[in-house]
Amino acid sequence: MNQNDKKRAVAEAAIKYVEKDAIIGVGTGSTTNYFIEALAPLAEDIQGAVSSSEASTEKLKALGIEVFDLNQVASFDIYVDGADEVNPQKHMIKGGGAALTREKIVSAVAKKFICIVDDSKRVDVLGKFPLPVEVIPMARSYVAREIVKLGGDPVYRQGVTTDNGNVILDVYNLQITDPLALEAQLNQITGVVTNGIFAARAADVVLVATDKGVDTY
Ligand SMILES: O=C[C@H](O)[C@H](O)[C@H](O)COP(=O)(O)O
Repeated sequence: MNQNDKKRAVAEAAIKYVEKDAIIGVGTGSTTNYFIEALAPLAEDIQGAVSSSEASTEKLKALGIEVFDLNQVASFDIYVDGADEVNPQKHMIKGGGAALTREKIVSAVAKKFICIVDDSKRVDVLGKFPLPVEVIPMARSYVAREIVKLGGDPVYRQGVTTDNGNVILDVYNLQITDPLALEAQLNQITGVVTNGIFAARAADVVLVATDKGVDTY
């Protein structure tokens, strides 16, 4: 099975968590795009969605799925999203597509985070994938210097502006042995909007597509 087949398989496997009349939290990225496709036949059965990016919102609306403003939704059951890395504790690195902040906000409101990945994303220790950090533009150099003090090598993601009008620093060579602590520490740097470690809000269920099928843990 190639990687796209695996992404499609794991996205389709997540459909079993979609209940009638539910509001579905929808992430961002190529794996989530397959989930949005798989939602299409259920468009009439669900109440609608809350979305983590302009890109996903556009795709959902094109299928006739209503996208609610998160401020009008006090609670909803599931948030489905991909990840760039996921460890056995269900901590993740996210933000390869620059949607990390809205993903963190939408997933914070969800009762259950269902992470959908192919097996290339499974790791024992987070950090091989460069850690995305969303930063207020005027703080970019300051934040980069602070990250260097923590031992990371930040690289400005040229030409990318987030949906929130900010920039991304991709941080290489971080030893993420304590994801919860590093997530909090990075968020303490003035000018950081959020970082791509999802440990305080880890996944509840991880679906992993392998050559043999979809595993759940
Ligand atoms: O900002 C993007 C998101 O965090 C994505 O969920 C993540 O990058 C995984 O994307 P993909 O499914 O395309 O590998």
